[in-house]
Amino acid sequence: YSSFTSAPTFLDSSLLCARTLFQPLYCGRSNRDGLTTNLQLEEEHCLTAPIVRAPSNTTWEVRPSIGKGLGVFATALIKTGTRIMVEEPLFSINPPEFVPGKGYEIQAMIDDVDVAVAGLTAEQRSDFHSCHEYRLPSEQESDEHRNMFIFRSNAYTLTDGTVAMFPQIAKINHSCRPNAANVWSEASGLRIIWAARDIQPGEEVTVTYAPLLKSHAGRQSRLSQYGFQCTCAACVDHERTDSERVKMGKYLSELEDRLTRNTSEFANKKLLPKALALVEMLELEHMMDYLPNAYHVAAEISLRLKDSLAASKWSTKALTLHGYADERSHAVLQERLFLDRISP
Ligand SMILES: C[S@@+](CC[C@H](N)C(=O)[O-])C[C@H]1O[C@@H](n2cnc3c(N)ncnc32)[C@H](O)[C@@H]1O
Repeated sequence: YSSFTSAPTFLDSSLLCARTLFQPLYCGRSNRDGLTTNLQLEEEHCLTAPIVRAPSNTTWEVRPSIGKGLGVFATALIKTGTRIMVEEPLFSINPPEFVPGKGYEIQAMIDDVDVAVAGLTAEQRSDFHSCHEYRLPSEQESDEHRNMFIFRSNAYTLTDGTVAMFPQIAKINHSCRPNAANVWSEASGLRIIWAARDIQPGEEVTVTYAPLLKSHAGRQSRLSQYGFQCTCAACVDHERTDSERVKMGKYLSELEDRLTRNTSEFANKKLLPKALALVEMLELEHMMDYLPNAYHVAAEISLRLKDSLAASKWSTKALTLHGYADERSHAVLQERLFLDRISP
């Protein structure tokens, strides 16, 4: 294991961490969480859903961000729900097995990344080399593994376990109170960044690199592998925000866990206020990486309580957020199937 195996993973869209109940199932793939799906609807949906496109007019630019290297800034008002960037992987690799407490056996990855970079066009290679390269203090002198250092500082783990580079999206800095959501759509083979709230002209666009429903200390330890400590408003105010974040995380995992089993009416009546409180807390923070799941949880509990009107309202909200990312995604399809179940 090389010295940087202890700096473990890759940029980690919190969406993937959040999505435990509502595992994405995508068109053309097998049903991985055992739910019954309507294959005919799935196929029809694939044929009719619009293809996700990159925004035609560019509403952002890359420029220096004080204390953070480069960053992405809005050049015009970007309204909530607008797709800001849509990018396909420049390349991806299959990482070796992750060994808990140690990390990845890095030598195999170094070779794979070097081979992948060598296979790029000159323009693509220059895009790759334009990305930030963080090195641990012990790695300062080594120039041999430059491609791997860049890869480690920018790549994302995808839902199939491969790790991929998105050089444009890699210019977006982190915030623990991000204004943009970050979604990988397996259905479209695209990573999509969309505005979680209105972003003003001149404002920096941010996503999260770490799960957000953790305490400040938990988030910082995750971020240290990228060589920085976050100083966003949520971090500065962490004594106040920590308890909320931890509470949201606890509620979400408890609710998702309960909904994997049958629940009595009595239990559902106790779960509903928690689900509504969770939705309210997430909405206040514009936490779009988690809100679709929370909406879906509220819909599921409402349905179990036979309140189909409320179930439909929450499910429609989840559908809207999933649709902002990608109309073709399996998340959209799943939510449509849920709505169909309520009102066939
Ligand atoms: C994926 S890159 C983001 C773009 C990068 N700033 C650049 O110049 O290309 C990740 C690196 O950006 C910097 N970074 C990202 N978010 C930051 C933040 N909130 N505060 C300070 N540095 C940050 C860190 O150096 C981190 O290793």
